[in-house]
Amino acid sequence: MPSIHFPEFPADIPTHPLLVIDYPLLVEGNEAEIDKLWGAATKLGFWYLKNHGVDDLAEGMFQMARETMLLPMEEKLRFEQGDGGNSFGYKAAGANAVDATGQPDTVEFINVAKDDALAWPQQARRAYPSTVYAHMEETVTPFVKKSVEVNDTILQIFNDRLGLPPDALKKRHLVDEYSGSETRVIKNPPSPQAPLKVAIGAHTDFGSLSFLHNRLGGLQVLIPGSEDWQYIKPLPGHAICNVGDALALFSGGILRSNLHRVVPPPGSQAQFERWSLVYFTRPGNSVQLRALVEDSSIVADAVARTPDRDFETGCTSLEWFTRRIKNQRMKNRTGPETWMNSRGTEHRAEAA
Ligand SMILES: O=C(O)CCC(=O)C(=O)O
Ligand SMILES: [Fe+2]
Repeated sequence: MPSIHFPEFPADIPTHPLLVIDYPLLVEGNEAEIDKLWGAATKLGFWYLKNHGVDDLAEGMFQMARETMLLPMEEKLRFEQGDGGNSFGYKAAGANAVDATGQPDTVEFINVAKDDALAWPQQARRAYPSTVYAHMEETVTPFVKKSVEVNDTILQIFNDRLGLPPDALKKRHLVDEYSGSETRVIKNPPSPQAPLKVAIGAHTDFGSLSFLHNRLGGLQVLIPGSEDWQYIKPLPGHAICNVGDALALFSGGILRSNLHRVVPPPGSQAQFERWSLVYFTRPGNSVQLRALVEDSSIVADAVARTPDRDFETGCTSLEWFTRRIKNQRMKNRTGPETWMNSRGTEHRAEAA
């Protein structure tokens, strides 16, 4: 949050380094920077992005969310996302499970659909609290537009590196097609005491690309090939970007949708509210989630090399997204199988 000073990420806590990608160099088509991005996206699926130009809008989004979270609970619940697998709207703390045993999450969200931010002053998908509308024109719509631009630039780079026809990923992410794309602001209350409560359980992201703005620690990634969770340290002016399930599927596993989770911030940061902001780019609702083997020999070869993995989901982006959201909801929980039904491309029963 802009006006609050919190302690630095503790120096003695191990963190996982990420490659730093310079956004203007990507826009220029700088080959060395594109190589670096490709390495990050295929090995871990996470990287830092600097000079992306949305920091001021990100602060405005935190302000919008602070006003939203201060509304009376009764008012916020009028805009609750519900139990049917919709994500847009408000999510109360404890509404989702964080693991197979059904421990509740500790975070509140406000999720605004890309379709509503771009349709403003019309309503496209649903209604939101007055605090969202109060900031729509100045902040939410410009933030969504800028985030779409950044993620579309990265998608086009992946399209070319995957040897896909020029419009293959573009036509699967048309700005005019309704999709699950949304922006989310997350609030986690201070959590100074043990036991450590997982704020957001281990998951892969549902869509294609996530563009995340963190101030306090708490985000952890599961290091590939190990059982080790490591913190990603927030760096001022640097967004954290990651690949989601849809790109992992389209690319036949070349792009990595890595497991991650949110735990309370480390050390004395735990005494502060943790706020984070994400823009999620997801494919259009009608898009089939499967490896694009007919479109690229690079993807076809990758699929042939990994016969143990299944890239044919048999479902659309909307179906994938709905299944995952719905089965995270505590109200829909019947047992550990509900959690398993909420899993994405990297399902691992033991990861929590
Ligand atoms: O708050 C964070 O650092 C990450 C949030 C996240 O992973 C998500 O909302 O999918
Ligand atoms: Fe995530």
